[in-house]
Amino acid sequence: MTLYKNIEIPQLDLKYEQPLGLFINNEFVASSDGETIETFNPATEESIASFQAASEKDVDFAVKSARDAFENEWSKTSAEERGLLLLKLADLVEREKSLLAAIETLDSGKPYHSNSLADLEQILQVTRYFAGGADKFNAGRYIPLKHDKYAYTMRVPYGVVAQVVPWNYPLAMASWKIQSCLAAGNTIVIKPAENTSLSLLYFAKLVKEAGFPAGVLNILPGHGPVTGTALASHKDVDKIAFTGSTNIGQTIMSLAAKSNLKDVTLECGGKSPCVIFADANLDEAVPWVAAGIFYNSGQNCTANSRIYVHKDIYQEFLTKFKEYASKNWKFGSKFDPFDEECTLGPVISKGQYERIESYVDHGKDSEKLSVKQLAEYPSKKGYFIPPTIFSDVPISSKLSQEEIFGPVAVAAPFSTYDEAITLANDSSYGLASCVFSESARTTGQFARDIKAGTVWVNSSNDEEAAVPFGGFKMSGIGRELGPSGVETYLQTKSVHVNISKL
Ligand SMILES: NC(=O)C1=CN([C@@H]2O[C@H](COP(=O)(O)OP(=O)(O)OC[C@H]3O[C@@H](n4cnc5c(N)ncnc54)[C@H](O)[C@@H]3O)[C@@H](O)[C@H]2O)C=CC1
Ligand code: BAL
Repeated sequence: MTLYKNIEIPQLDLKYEQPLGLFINNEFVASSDGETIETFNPATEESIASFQAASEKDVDFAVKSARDAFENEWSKTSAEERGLLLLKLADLVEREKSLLAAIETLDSGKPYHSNSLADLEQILQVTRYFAGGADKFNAGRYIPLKHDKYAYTMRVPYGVVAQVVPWNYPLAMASWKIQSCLAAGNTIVIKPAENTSLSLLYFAKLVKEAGFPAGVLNILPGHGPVTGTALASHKDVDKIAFTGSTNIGQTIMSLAAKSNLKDVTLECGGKSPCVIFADANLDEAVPWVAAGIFYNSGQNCTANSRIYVHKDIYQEFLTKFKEYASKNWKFGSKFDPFDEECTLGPVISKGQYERIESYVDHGKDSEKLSVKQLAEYPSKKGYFIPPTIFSDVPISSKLSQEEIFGPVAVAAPFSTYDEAITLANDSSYGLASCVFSESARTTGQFARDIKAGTVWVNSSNDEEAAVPFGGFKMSGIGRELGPSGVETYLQTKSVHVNISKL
C-alpha cells in the first residue's frame, strides 16, 4: 500500500509527489479496510493513481479527531488568529497555484489556462475574503428590552461540520466550504468526489504547513454511499453542507433528520434561464451566454442552459451564437486541456459522457435540432462533447426541465415580458438566472419577478466571493459566499440579562 506517488505532467514540465492517503489529524493514513479508488484522466481515459477510500470506521476516527480538536484547541482560538491562519494558507496556495491548477486539469479535464487557473484565482479571493470575515461576520446583536433587562445574541460555531463536495469545481467548491467554516470556528471532516480527490489531498499539505492544528481539517476521500452516508448519519456531526445533485441532497437531508437532526446546507442542481429582450446588445450578450453554458463544458450548477430570446431577434441571436461558439469554444487540435488552444475540455467521466449523449440523442429523435452539433470530430480517446444547441425546444421537453450538466443549450423564442417570466420560472429549480436588456426598468422587473437565488444583469456566471450564493426551490437550502458564507456555519445563542435589584 502506497500513500504517495510521483506524478509527471510533461506538458508543463512538472513533477510532484501526490499524497494518496486519508488526511486525519494532519497525517496521511491508510483506510482501515484497505479500500482504494482509482482515478482517471478524462482527456486520455488513462489511470492516474489509486487513493485510499474511507470506511465507516475511518469516518468515526476522523469525526473523533475533529471533535477533540474543536473541544481542546480550535474553540479557544480567537477569530483574529483564525483569520491570520487563513491568510497564511492563501499565501501558500498562491505559491503552489500552478501545481494545484495542473492537478485539477489532470484529474478533471478542465482546460488549464482558462479554467483551472481561474478556479485558483477564485480560491485565493475566497480564502482572503473569509480570512478578513473571520472577526467581522460573527457579531451578535444587543437587544434592549426593559429598564432592567436586556439580551444579546452570540454567534457560535456548531462544532464538528461534515462537508461533501462534487467534481465540477473540486478545489473551488471545497474552498467555498472549508475556508468559511474554519473562519467561523468549526472543525471539519470533508469528503471530495470519487473522481476528483487529488487536488484536495495536495491542499491538505498546505493546511498543515500553514499551521492549522491537527484535527481541524480532516479529508476523507471515499465512495458516496459509504463515506458520505456515514458522515450524513453520524451522531457526533453537528452540521452537514453538501454540493451535488438534488437527489443526493435529499438523501443527505433525510439521513441528517433521522440521525441527530444535524443542521443542513444544500447546494444542488439548476436549470438556469437566460432571458434576452429585444433591446439587448446582442454582440455583448452572445459571449456571456456562450461562456454561461460552455465554460467548464457546461458542468456548472448555474449554467444558463435555457435561453429565451425575444422573437424579433431570435434568428439573429441563433446565428451569432452558433458562429461565436464554433470560433471560441474548442477542444484544440491536440485534444489536450493543457494546450492553450483548448477552451472546451472533456466532461468528467464515461458515465457523464453517456448521460449527456443520451440527452443529445433524445433531442435528435424528438425535438427540432435546428442548430446541429457545431462540428464533426474524429473519434478519439477522452470524453469530449462539442457545443450543442437545440432551438425551439418546448418547456415541457425533458431537455428544458432536466439538468443536463454538459455543453448543451436549449433555446426558444418569446413574445412578451409575461411570457418570458412564465417560461423562466417554469422549473423545479431556482438557482440562478440572467437577463439581457438595455432597459433598467426591464432588468429591474426581471430581478423582482424571477424565482432564483442569483440574477445576473447583462452578464452570466461571474461569481464573487463577497456575494451570497444559493438556490430557491429544489436548488438548495442556505447560502454560501458573502457574509452568509460564514454565518451559515454559526448558530445563535441568546443571553437574557437581568440587571434588576431587589
Ligand atoms: N450542483 C452541482 O454543482 C452538481 C450537480 N451535479 C448533478 O448531479 C448529476 C450526477 O452527478 P453525480 O456525480 O452522480 O453527483 P452526486 O450528487 O452523486 O455527487 C456529489 C457528491 O455526493 C457524494 N455522494 C454520492 N452519493 C452519496 C450518498 N448516498 N451520501 C452522501 N454523499 C453521496 C459523491 O461522492 C460526491 O462527493 C450531474 O449530472 C449533475 O446534474 C453533480 C455534481 C455537482
Ligand atoms: N457555479 C459554481 C458552483 C457550482 O457549479 O456548483
